[in-house]
Amino acid sequence: MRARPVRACCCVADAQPGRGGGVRVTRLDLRNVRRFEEASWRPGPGLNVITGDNGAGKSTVLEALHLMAYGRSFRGRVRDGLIRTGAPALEVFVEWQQVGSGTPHAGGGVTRRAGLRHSGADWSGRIDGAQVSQLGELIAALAVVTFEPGSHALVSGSADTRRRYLDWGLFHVEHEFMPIWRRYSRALKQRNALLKSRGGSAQLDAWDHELATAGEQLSSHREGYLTMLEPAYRQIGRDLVPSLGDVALEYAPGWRRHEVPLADALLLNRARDQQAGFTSVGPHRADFRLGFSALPGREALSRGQAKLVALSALLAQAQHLASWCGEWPVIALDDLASELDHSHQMRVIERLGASGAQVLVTGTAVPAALASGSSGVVRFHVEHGRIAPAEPA
Ligand SMILES: Nc1ncnc2c1ncn2[C@@H]1O[C@H](COP(=O)(O)OP(=O)(O)OP(=O)(O)O)[C@@H](O)[C@H]1O
Repeated sequence: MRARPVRACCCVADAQPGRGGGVRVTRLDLRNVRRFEEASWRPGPGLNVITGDNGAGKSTVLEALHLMAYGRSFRGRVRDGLIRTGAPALEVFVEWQQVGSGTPHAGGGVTRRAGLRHSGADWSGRIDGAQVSQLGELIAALAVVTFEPGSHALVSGSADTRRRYLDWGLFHVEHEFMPIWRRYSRALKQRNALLKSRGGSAQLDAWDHELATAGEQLSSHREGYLTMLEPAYRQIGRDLVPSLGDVALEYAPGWRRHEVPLADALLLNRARDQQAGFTSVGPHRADFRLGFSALPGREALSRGQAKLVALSALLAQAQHLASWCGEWPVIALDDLASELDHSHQMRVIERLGASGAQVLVTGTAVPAALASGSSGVVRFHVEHGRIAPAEPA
C-alpha cells in the first residue's frame, strides 16, 4: 500500500511552485567553530562563491550552516573537533528569508532567525526568539541541501545515511511525519530495553503494538516520498549521468512488508530478538536501492559516478521541495571544482542558476564554471578567521 503524503509543507504558506521562491540565508554568524573565533557572513541571494587557501575555513562555513539545518556536522561528531580548541562550546546563528515564489526577489518574504549553542554533549537552540526543546524543530525550520566530499556515502555508504536522507525530506514536506518518527523511535527504544532486560510478554505485546502502528505509518510515508522523488531523480540523472541509462529508486521497508504486517513480523521474530537483545525487523532497518538500467548495481559505479548519482538524488530532493512547497532550499556545494569535472560543474550551475535558488559554493579558486561570463555571482574570501567580500579579479 502506498500512501501519498498530504501536502503540508513546513515552509511559507500559500507559496506556489515555480522559479524564485526559496530560502535565502542573509546572515551566518560563527563563534568558536573550528578556526573561527568570531566571524560573520552576509551572502547574496543568488550564486555565492567562497574562496580561500587550504585550511582557511571554507568548508567550516558550510559545515556551520549544515549543523543548523541537520543538527549534525557532515564531518563527524560535534565533540570530535567542530568546537574551537580550548572553547567550551560553539555557537551558530542564522538569519534567513523565506520567500514565496510570488514575492519579489529582494526584500520580500518572512525573516526567520535561529541560534544553536553546542558543547559536544549538550545543546540549546532558539527559533524566532523561542527556546526549542527538540533538535528536530531546528532541522524542520531551515532547508539546506549540502553536497560535499563525503556525499557519495548516500550511494556507497550504509543504509543509515539513506534513511536520514528520506527522513530529512519528510521533515520538510510533511508536518505529520515528525511526530510519527518520534513515536516510532521511542517505541523502538523501549522495546529494545525490554528485550535486553528480558521483560515480560505483556509489556512486549504493548510495545509491539505501538511499534507496529507507528512503523506502518512511517513506512508508508517513506515509500510515498520516494515515489514522489523518482521523476525528478530520473530527470536529473538523465542529465548528469546519461551513461547509467534509466535510474530508479526502490524502497526496502526493513521487513517482508508485501507478505506480513509489521505486527506479525515482530511476533514471528520475537524469540530471535529476545536472544539478540534488539529488534531485528522494522523501518529502522529500511533502505532504498538506487538502480541503473545500464549497470548491474551500485558496486559497478566509478567513484565519480557515485558522486554524480548522489548529487542527482540530492538535487532531486531540492527540486521536489521546490515544486511541493514553492521554495527552493539553500544549495551548499563544498569544494565543487575538486568534486566534479568542468562539464558537470557547468550543468549543475546552469540548472541551479535557472532555478533562482541561493547557491553557496566553496573552492581554493573560483570554479571554472563560475569564473567567466557568469553574472550575478557574489564572491567572498576566507583568510585569518574572517569572511570578507573578495577583491574584484
Ligand atoms: N577544533 C579546532 N580548533 C581550531 N582550529 C581547527 C579545529 N578544527 C579544525 N581547525 C582548523 O580549521 C581549519 C579547517 O578548515 P576547513 O576544513 O574549513 O578549511 P578549508 O578552507 O575548507 O580547507 P581545504 O581547502 O584544505 O579543504 C583548518 O585550518 C584546521 O586546522
